[in-house]
Amino acid sequence: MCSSSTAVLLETVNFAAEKHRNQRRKDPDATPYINHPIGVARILSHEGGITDIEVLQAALLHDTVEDTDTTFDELEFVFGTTVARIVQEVTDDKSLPKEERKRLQVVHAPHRSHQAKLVKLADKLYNLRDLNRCTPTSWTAERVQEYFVWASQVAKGLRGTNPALEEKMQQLFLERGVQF
Ligand SMILES: Nc1nc2c(ncn2[C@@H]2O[C@H](COP(=O)(O)OP(=O)(O)O)[C@@H](OP(=O)(O)OP(=O)(O)O)[C@H]2O)c(=O)[nH]1
Repeated sequence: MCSSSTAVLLETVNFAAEKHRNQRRKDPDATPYINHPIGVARILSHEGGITDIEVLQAALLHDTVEDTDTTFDELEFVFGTTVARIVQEVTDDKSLPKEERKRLQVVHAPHRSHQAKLVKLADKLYNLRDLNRCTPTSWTAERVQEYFVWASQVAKGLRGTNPALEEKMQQLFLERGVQF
């Protein structure tokens, strides 16, 4: 990696950290939320072999619009059209009811760009591993299992995106007895 891409990634992770600064994950330790986008970007780089810097930036920023006051215009202004477009592709419309948002993820997954599919795949892999690590506060075992089943439906639409990540995901579904 040349020094300019290092600087770009630091700028991006700093932007995401500032935006998520007051958010915590739902686990009993209330882990800082930024651990999640950093972990998603790391899965892509470290396990998926992804070097496309715009994909790694989009991974770092993927929850900023959905979960903070960030706008797509702001992302486009600071990070450019491609990064903003990838984030937009993986962002749920929070004005919709939860069940509809979940349904649309399944429907839209196969039609997303390759770059957006990579971010979605790593996002799901991170969340499934996190559920194996510990159960979010107030989640029942049934809800955890339902998340696995729903995630498998989304992941089916992401097939052919990255064999290494898909293999790891398949193993998680196998361990849960969920079809993939
Ligand atoms: N496994 C896990 N997930 C946590 C934790 N803290 C926050 N989350 C987030 O919770 C979401 C999944 O919870 P749900 O109840 O299904 O969805 P909701 O937050 O949108 O209502 C995921 O976000 P999302 O962007 O909505 O992802 P996705 O549901 O689109 O996959 C995930 O990133 C945690 O400690 N463990």
